[in-house]
Amino acid sequence: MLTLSRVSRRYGETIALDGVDFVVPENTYMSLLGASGAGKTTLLRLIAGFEEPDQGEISINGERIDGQPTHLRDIGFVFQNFALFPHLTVAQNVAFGLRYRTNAPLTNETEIKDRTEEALELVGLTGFGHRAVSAISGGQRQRVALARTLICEPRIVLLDEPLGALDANLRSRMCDELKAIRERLGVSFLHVTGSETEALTMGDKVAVLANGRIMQTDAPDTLFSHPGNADAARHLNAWNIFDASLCRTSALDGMIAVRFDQMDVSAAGTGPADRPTLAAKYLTGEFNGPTALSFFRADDGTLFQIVDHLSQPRLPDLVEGQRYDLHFPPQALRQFHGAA
Ligand SMILES: Nc1ncnc2c1ncn2[C@@H]1O[C@H](COP(=O)(O)OP(=O)(O)OP(=O)(O)O)[C@@H](O)[C@H]1O
Repeated sequence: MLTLSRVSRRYGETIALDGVDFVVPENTYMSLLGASGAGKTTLLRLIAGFEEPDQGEISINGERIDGQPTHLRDIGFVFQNFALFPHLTVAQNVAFGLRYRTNAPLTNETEIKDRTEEALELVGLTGFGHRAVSAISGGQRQRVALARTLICEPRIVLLDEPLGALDANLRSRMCDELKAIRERLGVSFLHVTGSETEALTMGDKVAVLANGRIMQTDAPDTLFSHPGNADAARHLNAWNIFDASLCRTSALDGMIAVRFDQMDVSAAGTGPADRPTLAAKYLTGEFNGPTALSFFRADDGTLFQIVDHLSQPRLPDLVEGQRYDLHFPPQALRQFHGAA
C-alpha cells in the first residue's frame, strides 16, 4: 500500500501540490484524474523520487520512501513518450533494467534471456525481441516500455498518461490490455490521465486531483453518480453545475448539480410544476453517434448540456436562439456545500 500524507510541493509562487492525502491500496488499478496543470506529473515524480516534497510523507507498506534515492524505491515508471533507447532492440530495452540496476544487477545471460522472454510474453510480444524499437508500432512500443518496467518486479507501477501517444482505436485496446496485465501480476498501477473516460474505464478506483489536492477517491460508478463536491463533478464532464437560484420554484440555495442525461426540455413556460425548472436559450446541438448533445445558456451565462440517447429520444425539436424550460426530477440533483 502506497500512502501520501499531507504532501506539498511548490515551484516558486506555484503551489503544485497542497497537502495531498492519498492512498493506493494493494492489488488495485488506481486512476488519477486531473486537468492540465493539476499536479499529476508532480505527484508521480515525488513518488518515484525524481523530486522531493517540501512537506509531508510518502511511504510504502509503512516504510518511508521520501528521501530515499530513486533506484532504491522499487517503483516502476512508464513515461508518456515511452522513453525507449532507440539504438537497442526490443529485448535489449526490456533487459536493460535487470543488467544495470544498482540493486543486484543480473549478469547470467541465460537468466536475463529467460526473464526477458517472460516479460515479453506477459505483454503479448513473444517473438519481437530481435526487432529494433523503431520497427514496431506505437502500441507495441508502449508494451515494451511496460515490459521494461515490469521485469524489475516493482512494488507499484506509475503510468504518466500512458495512452496519450496512441490513436483512439489502439488506446481502447491498450486499456483492456493494461488492466489484464495488472490483474495477472497483482501489483498496483497508478495511472494518471486528463481523460475522464480513460480514468473511469481503467480504474478499480478513481481519484480526482484539483487545486493541488485530492478532491475525492471512489469506485468509478460511485464517483460518476455521486460526486462529493463541485470540483469532482466538473472533472467528470457529465454534470451541469449551477446556482440553485436559477430554478424558478426551488427552495434550494448554493451550488447544485444535475447530470446531463437527467435534464429534460419543454417549451418555455410549460415545465412541470412538480420539478425544479429554469429558463435557458438553446444554442446548438452535436451528434456523437448513439447520443446527441444539446447546449443551452441560462440568463446568468451558465452553460447547460443535455444528453439524449438516440434509442430513447426525449427532447422536442429545438430551434436555435429560442428559450426553453429545462427541468429535472428533484431526486436527480446533488447539492454541494462550500465548493464553488
Ligand atoms: N519544474 C517546474 N518549475 C516550475 N513550475 C513547475 C515545474 N513543474 C511543474 N510546474 C508547475 O506545477 C503545476 C503542476 O504541474 P504538473 O506538470 O504536475 O501538472 P500536470 O497535471 O501533470 O499537467 P499536464 O496534464 O499538463 O501534464 C503547473 O502549474 C506547472 O506549471
